[in-house]
Amino acid sequence: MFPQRIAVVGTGYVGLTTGACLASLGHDVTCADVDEAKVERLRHGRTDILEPGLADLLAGGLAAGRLRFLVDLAEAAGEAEAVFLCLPTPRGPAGAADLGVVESVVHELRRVVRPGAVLVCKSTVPVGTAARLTALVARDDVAVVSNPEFLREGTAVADFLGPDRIVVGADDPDAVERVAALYAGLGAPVVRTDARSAEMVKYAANCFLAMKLSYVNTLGELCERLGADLGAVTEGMGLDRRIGPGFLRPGPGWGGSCLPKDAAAMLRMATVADVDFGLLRAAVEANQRHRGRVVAKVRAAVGGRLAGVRIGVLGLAFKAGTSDLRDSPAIEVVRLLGLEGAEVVAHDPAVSPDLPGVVVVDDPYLVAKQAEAVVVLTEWPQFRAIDWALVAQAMTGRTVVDPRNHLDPEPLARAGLVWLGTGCGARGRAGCPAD
Ligand SMILES: NC(=O)c1ccc[n+]([C@@H]2O[C@H](COP(=O)([O-])OP(=O)(O)OC[C@H]3O[C@@H](n4cnc5c(N)ncnc54)[C@H](O)[C@@H]3O)[C@@H](O)[C@H]2O)c1
Ligand SMILES: O=c1ccn([C@@H]2O[C@H](COP(=O)(O)OP(=O)(O)O[C@H]3O[C@H](CO)[C@@H](O)[C@H](O)[C@H]3O)[C@@H](O)[C@H]2O)c(=O)[nH]1
Repeated sequence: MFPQRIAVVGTGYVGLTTGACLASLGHDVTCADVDEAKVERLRHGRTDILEPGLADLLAGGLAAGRLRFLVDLAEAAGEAEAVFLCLPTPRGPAGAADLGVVESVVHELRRVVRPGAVLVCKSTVPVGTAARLTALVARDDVAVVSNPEFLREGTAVADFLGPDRIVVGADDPDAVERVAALYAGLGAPVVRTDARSAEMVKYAANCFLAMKLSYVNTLGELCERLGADLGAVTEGMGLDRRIGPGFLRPGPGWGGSCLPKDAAAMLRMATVADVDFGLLRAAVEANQRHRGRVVAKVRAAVGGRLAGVRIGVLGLAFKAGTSDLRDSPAIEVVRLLGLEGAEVVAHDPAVSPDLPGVVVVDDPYLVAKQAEAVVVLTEWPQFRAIDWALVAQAMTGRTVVDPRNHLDPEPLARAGLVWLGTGCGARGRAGCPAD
């Protein structure tokens, strides 16, 4: 049973982490990807993905001969006892997850996988997908198992090797046990269930987290109007074990490659099932409003008009610890600022994208130069170490908008700057758009 020959299809955040971590557990892993240049880099131990520990696992797996990279799907999967599908499932028409890549790969795999193989779906897919894939494979000797992945970007390796839980779902109990056994040694609780329930766990968890964040960001709005301090409020809430302290930090809305698309897919599933998921829809709408609220604060800070006004932006990634820009709230805020005619100068420590109409610089102090306001959109630790006196000298305005409440307001105040967080409450309401 252990170790096993494993194939992993797709070497993005999930696939590469899965492949490298399963190899580190002792399995014999072959990864396949259509991106030839990526496969070539991975063969040489190089990855563009910023994930602590991943490069070391990659090097270790390659050196031990337990990790290989190929373009040829048939060659990679032909001998494998388990084939992990780690393929993109982007937002498709009407918000539904687009299963095109998953289905085309499974269509190809049906001809090449060995008898007794199990196809393990790690991609986030709508409820009922395992059943669809089983029909597509149309082989009695091949099982399809749902095994959703819960890793976060920036902590992918630690999350994979130390998960809160492993969820394995299939209608064939033997296939469930075979997949659960691959993770033996991690010591995580395993939820064994049917495929539909496993598929639903993934959406249920992500959408719950999204709703928690929209709740917090809306509380921030309310605290600003009522003069309460959101930091104290979330501390007081988080100590209640039924609520927990995680996912209570405010921000410019939630983003990333998963939460927004998974919320859209869940809403689509609900619509098709004729269930009114107004709660989730409201969370999505609030999220768009919260991105706009950041722009409103910046607009208010510069006197009500953004046209021709220079705004410095610190942070573009959707959160700290990653260079991923997919569905980044920072990118959306920058876009909205640009729509109103602001001249945006931006910096991110991990990524320097080409953004239309935006000057991207490689030095955080350059964003302050002649800026009427600075806005901090990603919670990079290095932004807390900025010399705010230097920033104040370079800026023409005084306000630093900090929707994540990431900065320590004291050094800013000493430099003569006005710090504007979320739910500022007792720390001062000056500058909030409502005032
Ligand atoms: N990124 C995350 O944090 C995360 C976490 C949990 C679950 N998920 C889910 O996992 C899935 C993959 O997400 P990701 O972020 O790793 O995606 P990604 O875009 O980083 O990687 C996908 C990989 O698949 C490859 N690929 C595309 N078509 C292919 C094909 N026909 N054959 C072989 N390879 C192909 C791409 O070249 C790419 O390397 C999605 O369903 C996502 O929702 C993502
Ligand atoms: O207290 C918090 C926590 C997060 N965020 C924001 O929420 C978004 C998502 O953050 P996070 O969940 O850490 O990022 P992901 O790496 O996208 O991970 C989520 O999406 C993955 C893909 O499905 C899942 O596997 C993970 O369990 C789930 O946390 C980002 O914009 C964060 O800035 C906040 O604003 N406040």
